[in-house]
Amino acid sequence: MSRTIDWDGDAVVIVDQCALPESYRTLRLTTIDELVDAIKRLAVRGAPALGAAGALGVAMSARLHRGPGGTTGATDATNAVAADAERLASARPTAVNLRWGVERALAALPRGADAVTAEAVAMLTEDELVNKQASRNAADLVLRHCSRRPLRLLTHCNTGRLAAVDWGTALGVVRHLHAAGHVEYVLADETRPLLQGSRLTAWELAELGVPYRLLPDSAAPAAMATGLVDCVLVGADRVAANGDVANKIGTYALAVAAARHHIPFFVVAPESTVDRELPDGSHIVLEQRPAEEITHVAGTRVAPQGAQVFNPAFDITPAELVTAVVTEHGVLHVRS
Ligand SMILES: CSC[C@H]1O[C@H](OP(=O)(O)O)[C@H](O)[C@@H]1O
Repeated sequence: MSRTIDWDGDAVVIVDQCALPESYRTLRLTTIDELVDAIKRLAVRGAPALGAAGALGVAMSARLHRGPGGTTGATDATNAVAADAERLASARPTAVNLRWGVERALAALPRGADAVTAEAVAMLTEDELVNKQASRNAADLVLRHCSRRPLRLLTHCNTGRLAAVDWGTALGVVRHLHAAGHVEYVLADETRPLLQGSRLTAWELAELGVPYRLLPDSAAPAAMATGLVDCVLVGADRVAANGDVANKIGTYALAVAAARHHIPFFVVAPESTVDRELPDGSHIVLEQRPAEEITHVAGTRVAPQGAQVFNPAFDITPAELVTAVVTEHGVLHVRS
């Protein structure tokens, strides 16, 4: 299966990202409950992949609730699909793509279940093309900003094909640059607590044959201070109208360190991640994750009973720390 998330005609099929890197397996999701659960436990994750999951979920609901001839016009069917759509859209609050994908599929509901399915499936191909272009635009910008060859790149979390339908965003930039022979190595933040970097990005880079080194998130500023980094590449879950960026927790610290060491800091995302209704990042809802993600490691308790935690899944990087936000349309925002 080349796609991270797909439609098999009746169900949503995903690569189970909770099983990687030990096991590459797919899950076939046939109900909204199964899909919502997969989103919440990050079996499917990453802003673009969540957009596809939201759209395919609405298609699955429309088919489950359709009337004779595939119609979905009956009030009870429409209400049932709308209720499923809201469950999907609210499963994770920060990535704007999830609600964007749900609403885009829902808009086709008056034309029937097959129209909803066609819209959702079309989004899968569109996602790969859009992210290939966004990452191409960003790769060109990196080559113009960074004179050293080959490049030493630092990434955070997972922004490759596992975070999208295929290809990826920030890690998609690495793919373009590596294919052109411009990558010496990638420093990949492990990205605690869910380790998307060490579990998923390392797996993707190994699959691509890209030289990489894993590092603790807290070591990234030291890597910059000792001259090991030419450029930082990250994804996004929501970009506000002024260029403020919501992304995986730890991104803000990377941006501060990159600014301190005059290292270019690029955010790569599809236009579907830009929320122009939000004037700035202060309005972005940041998902808070369960305490167990901090108090336990690999299922073993490492903190005292009753330990209190602060476990936001995302943080906000102010626009003034971002060299550029790059989408498929080009440079959305450049640091003033
Ligand atoms: C290509 S967008 C990936 C984006 O999503 C990740 O969050 P999560 O793993 O919780 O879905 C992270 O913020 C990445 O930058």
